[in-house]
Amino acid sequence: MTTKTLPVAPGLPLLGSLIPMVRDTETFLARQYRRLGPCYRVKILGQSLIVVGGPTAAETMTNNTGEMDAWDTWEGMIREFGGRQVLTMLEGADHLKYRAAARNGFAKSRVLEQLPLIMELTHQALDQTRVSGHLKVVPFAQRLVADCIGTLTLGRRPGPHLNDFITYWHAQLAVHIVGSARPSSLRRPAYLKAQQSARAIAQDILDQADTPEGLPALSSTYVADLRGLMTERPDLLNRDELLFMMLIPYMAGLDTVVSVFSLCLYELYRRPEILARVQAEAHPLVEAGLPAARLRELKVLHAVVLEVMRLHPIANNLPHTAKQDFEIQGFPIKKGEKLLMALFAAQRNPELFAEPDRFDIDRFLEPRHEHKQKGAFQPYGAGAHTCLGAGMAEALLATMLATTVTHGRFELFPKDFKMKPFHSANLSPDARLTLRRLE
Ligand code: HEM
Repeated sequence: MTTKTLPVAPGLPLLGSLIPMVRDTETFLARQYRRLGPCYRVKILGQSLIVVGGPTAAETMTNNTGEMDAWDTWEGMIREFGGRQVLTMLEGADHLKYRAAARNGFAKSRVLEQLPLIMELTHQALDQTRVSGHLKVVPFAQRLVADCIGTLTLGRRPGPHLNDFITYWHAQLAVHIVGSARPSSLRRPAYLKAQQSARAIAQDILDQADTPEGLPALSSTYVADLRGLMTERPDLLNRDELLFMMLIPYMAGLDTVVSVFSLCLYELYRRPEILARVQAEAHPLVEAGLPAARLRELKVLHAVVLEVMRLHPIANNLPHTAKQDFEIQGFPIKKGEKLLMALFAAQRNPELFAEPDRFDIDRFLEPRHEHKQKGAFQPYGAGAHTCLGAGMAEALLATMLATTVTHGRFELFPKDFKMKPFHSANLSPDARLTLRRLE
């Protein structure tokens, strides 16, 4: 074992790096990545964390054969639900088996087969806003995305329980993932009511999964495949865990897609020249009914989505725990150490992305393709746990955004509105974001 010592990020006595981490985790960690290299230690209130950044994080996650896992991140959540384990906690053969059972439900093809339905859901949602009326983007996106994911993966929409589910999930995130709330907050009556509602959504999906209302073509392969896994491997998936898995599509897909969608609309409606490029590209395709085979022609729109994810990392700051002694780049990592895989850290590195603080969609287009440099851009994670819903997310975003920007005219309200900066620890983007419908 090497004796190389990890560099330590600057901080104050006792507090350590608490203040800059709370204020803006991504900017602080990206700065330390440039100063200290891809692997360094951060101290916070007497606790210590090893941050691994950029391509080194991607490589470590890709080569992980059980040296680290995310068991501790998820354990509290699944135990509270009455289960033992869930897909995201496992490694090795058990993880692959579980992942194979979940995969079909998240396939991109589920969106591609249902593009007219996604367009219709988007139209209906937009038409609830009259001319001169105001569209609150975040709640609009939450309902739309939940309806899409519910329909495509689970065969059911969340209906009136959606807000309770969001309360449940955000409380779980704040306690178990972000660490911004105390476990005692999970005993409050409002939380307990939301938790009951979340369970009710899950139970409802299981009870109704075989006969989804009016959607015979969309019976849930996800539910059927997981039921199959439960029968074959009860040691891997029991009844309570199956119930929890009914919430996973919303847990994994809702905030992520809602954040990217909302931030895309914000960036587009304050950049008329980019909006015009996106509309010119989208109009003929939307008029042709957005044929699935032509979705990939939305290249400018796709570049907007990628640039939003580069500048506003959503979920690629991933906590792990070392399960044994091992090394990263020659630095010794001890069993039990807390690790933060900061994949996003390369996304503002000027050696990889020219003028990294500038919103510049052309960096994702021919001939620049800056994101294709190894390990530079990993918005969907790396290694065995890479996002199962990436294809579904991108197809959904393309369809919902193309439909929105070609459906009537909107402007930011007020015109000079500035959104609060979005960090991965904010559980949602700025809820004040509003569009006004012009026609
Ligand atoms: C822009 C949208 C999205 C982003 C940025 C995103 C990002 C990520 C990331 C970074 C991971 C890796 C987590 C880790 O290594 O621990 C992940 C995992 C996952 N994502 Fe996504 N995701 C998005 C949308 C979705 C959607 C729409 C779904 C499904 C409806 C989904 C389902 C999953 C699942 C099931 C996993 C766990 C995979 C495993 O543990 O094997 N994601 N996602």
